[in-house]
Amino acid sequence: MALIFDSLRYRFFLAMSVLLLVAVTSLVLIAHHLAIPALLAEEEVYATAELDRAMRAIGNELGHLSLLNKDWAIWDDSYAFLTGEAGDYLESNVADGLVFEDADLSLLVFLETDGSPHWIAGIDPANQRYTSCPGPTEACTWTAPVLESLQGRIANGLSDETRLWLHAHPQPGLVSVWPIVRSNGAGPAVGWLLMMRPMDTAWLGRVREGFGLALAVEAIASDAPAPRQEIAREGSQTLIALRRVPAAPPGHALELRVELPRHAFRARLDDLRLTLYWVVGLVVLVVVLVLLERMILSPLRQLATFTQHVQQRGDIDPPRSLLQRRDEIGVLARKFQQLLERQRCQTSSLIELSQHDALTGLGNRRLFDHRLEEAIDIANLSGRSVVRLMVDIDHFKAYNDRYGHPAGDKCLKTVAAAMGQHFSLPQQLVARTGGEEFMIILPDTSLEAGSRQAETLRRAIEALALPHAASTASSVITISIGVARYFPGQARDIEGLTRAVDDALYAAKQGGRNRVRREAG
Ligand SMILES: Nc1nc2c(ncn2[C@@H]2O[C@H](COP(=O)(O)OP(=O)(O)OP(=O)(O)O)[C@@H](O)[C@H]2O)c(=O)[nH]1
Repeated sequence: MALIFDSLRYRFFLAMSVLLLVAVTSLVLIAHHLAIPALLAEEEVYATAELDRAMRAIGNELGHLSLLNKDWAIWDDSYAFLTGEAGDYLESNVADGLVFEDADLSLLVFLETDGSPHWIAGIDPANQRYTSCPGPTEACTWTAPVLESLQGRIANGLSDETRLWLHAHPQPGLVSVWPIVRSNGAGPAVGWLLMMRPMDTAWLGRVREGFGLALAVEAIASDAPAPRQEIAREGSQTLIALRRVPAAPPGHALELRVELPRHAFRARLDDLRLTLYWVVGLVVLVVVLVLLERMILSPLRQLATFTQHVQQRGDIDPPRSLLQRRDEIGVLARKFQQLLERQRCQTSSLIELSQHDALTGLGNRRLFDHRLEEAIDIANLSGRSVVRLMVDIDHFKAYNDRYGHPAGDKCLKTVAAAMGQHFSLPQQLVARTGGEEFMIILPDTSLEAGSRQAETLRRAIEALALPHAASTASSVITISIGVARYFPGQARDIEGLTRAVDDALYAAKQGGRNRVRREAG
């Protein structure tokens, strides 16, 4: 299980899944708790504004009715009808009922100044029949609620505010009252004229045409515990805005109902969705890029930088931060480090092999040449001399011939080991530069000191007492040593030093072997 979670692939997929889950959840939460409520609130403001417009339309209609009412009330014929001087007023103007159709009226009420009815005429909403009576009796009882309402207002004193109102019973309608006076304004009012215009289908049609409002009006009981205004939604297409407005008689009210299309809401919702998708999509993209950078690209760059540095300097390791990772990049870095270590090991083995003699383990000529150059450079800098010894085993061919080649090898190893022990300081070097020929570098050593050490070595080899019955120099293995030195300022190069030590060895051999000879002078 731990391995699965260490995997870069699974961690990346897990991070992506969590990210998508968070993105979708945020999208849903933002939409449902912020964006959509804001749009709904905006839609309610729109619905309220439309209801206000409906109220202004009703106010407008009341104004028109009031003008018509005023025309009739200050008409001398109406005045004469109230004073009893126009006997044919009803027959001429009202009795045929056409006035109700032409002026969209449902009721005309003529009152005396004290509020008692003079004449009532109208269209009964229950059966659409024309009725005309001297009071709210018989066929005109349906007018009683309007009459009572009017009489109550007259009793309380009619003003500009109270002479226009909405009526709910027996039918929803607009009501206007004017005092009946002479057209020239002379004399007091002789009564009141009420006009009622029904808020019926025809009237609602005119409102729809004039104001572009899909308005409906319904009479309701005003004591119902309903809010003054209510917004309801019918699916995604239609919004229903309801408003309760006061209307006479007491205990009644009118409910205005405006049907509104929701296309603005739907368009805003589409815009909002698109914006949210873009925002969330961009946020997801940015987070994915950051995750990619942190989880994959940045460590890969580190690894690439490391490999470039390895090309320049082979002795460095991958960054610790990469080695400690438990994912695929960590595995790659650790494998890389293992390969590097193996390569370094192989390289150092190759270097070791290329600079050492396989038989004796001493340095070979390549190492000797390199170390001699170094020693001479150091001597030139320090001003101290370097001594070079050339060692050759005496009569070694005869030894081989006598004891056999394997014994000769063994002898070479023994002599080499002894020389290695003898000159074991770090700056000193013993190298096998030929079959039975050895070179020794003794830095910071004078010719005398070098000669003494050579003599000590010679004795030490002799003291090994390796039998050599075929030697004419001794009964045991012996060596001859040539000694030469290099010192700064000396007009001698490496070749000159080589000649000098070679000559010294030659002199030792010529002198009878088993001896040390140093360069002349
Ligand atoms: N066993 C053995 N013999 C070797 C090896 N390398 C060289 N030799 C032998 O060393 C001998 C060197 O002989 P020479 O150069 O003639 O010299 P020498 O016999 O030592 O005589 P002087 O140097 O004059 O005392 C040769 O017989 C080589 O075959 C080796 O690795 N093993």
